[in-house]
Amino acid sequence: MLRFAYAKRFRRSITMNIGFIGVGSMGSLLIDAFVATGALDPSQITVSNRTFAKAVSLAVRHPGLNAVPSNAEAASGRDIIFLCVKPHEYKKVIDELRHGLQPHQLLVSITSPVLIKQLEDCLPCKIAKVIPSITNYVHQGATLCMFGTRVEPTDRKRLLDLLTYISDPLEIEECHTRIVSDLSSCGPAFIALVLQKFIDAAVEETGIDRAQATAIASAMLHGTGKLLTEGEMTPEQLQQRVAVPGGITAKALALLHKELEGVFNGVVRTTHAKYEEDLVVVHDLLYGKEVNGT
Ligand SMILES: NC(=O)C1=CN([C@@H]2O[C@H](COP(=O)(O)OP(=O)(O)OC[C@H]3O[C@@H](n4cnc5c(N)ncnc54)[C@H](OP(=O)(O)O)[C@@H]3O)[C@@H](O)[C@H]2O)C=CC1
Ligand SMILES: O=C(O)[C@@H]1CCC=N1
Repeated sequence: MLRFAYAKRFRRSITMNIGFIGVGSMGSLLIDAFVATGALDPSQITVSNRTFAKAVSLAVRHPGLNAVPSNAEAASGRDIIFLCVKPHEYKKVIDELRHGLQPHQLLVSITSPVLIKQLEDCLPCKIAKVIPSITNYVHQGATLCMFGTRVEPTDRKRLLDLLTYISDPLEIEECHTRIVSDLSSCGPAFIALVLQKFIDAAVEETGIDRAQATAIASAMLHGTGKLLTEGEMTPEQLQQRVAVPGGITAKALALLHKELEGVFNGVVRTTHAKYEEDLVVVHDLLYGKEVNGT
């Protein structure tokens, strides 16, 4: 189902002009990461945002970056345009862009419920879908990559080269977007919640200082992540190594096994149900709501 498309081996400057439409949490994070890694110079980046002040403050943070007031201007003449708005905001942006985009341009959508085929129906350019992760901010984790029918091998390579600076690009099939996004992109929030609950309990049960407990737990999570990746341990092996037979961890693991039974099945069902709702909303926005089954 999945294959790692690229290793971090192409370290050279990228000569392209990139537009970003929407510089909220993810749009700004991608820009910060591309600039911090040297993938892009700020002068290669043009941004627009509904609330223009947000685009301006990004230009202040990255001198040379160009903030423009219209989405059409952010897209005009760019080699790659990252569309970083929420699914229900796509229709408005697409309507602004559809007449200006050129066939050679590559539009990269970063949201799961807007399908590549829908974007190809609405826009004349090449389309890719890339689902980032907050972990890309520290140049870790995957970016999930899917390519539309008009994307040429050279476009694919250019985009993967760019993403390699901040992530491990992972090519997936669009039908697997939701579950892979759950693991890669929603996952950091899920694991952070589990950690928060652990810290809350430590503070409540023992009175340990919260800041100290948070620092210790966060360092533990960092090391655990390394063991599971660079240390090549599976989650099961890691538990076995920690849980001394007859010891303390084994007792608590037994409790966790019982209490967490089915919890993550519920998580996956919840994300998938919301995704199905979003698919309908996006479809109705882009094509109009069906009336009387027509
Ligand atoms: N957050 C995450 O970890 C991840 C998010 N994503 C996807 O990224 C997308 C964006 O998420 P996120 O960045 O978190 O959301 P945010 O709400 O933080 O950012 C969305 C941005 O889009 C701007 N915007 C809305 N409408 C328009 C418009 N018509 N023209 C220009 N700009 C517009 C908003 O402007 P304004 O300042 O006016 O609100 C806002 O800055 C979502 O679809 C999400 O699914 C994917 C992977 C991970
Ligand atoms: O919460 C969301 O909708 C997005 C999708 C992946 C991460 N955040």
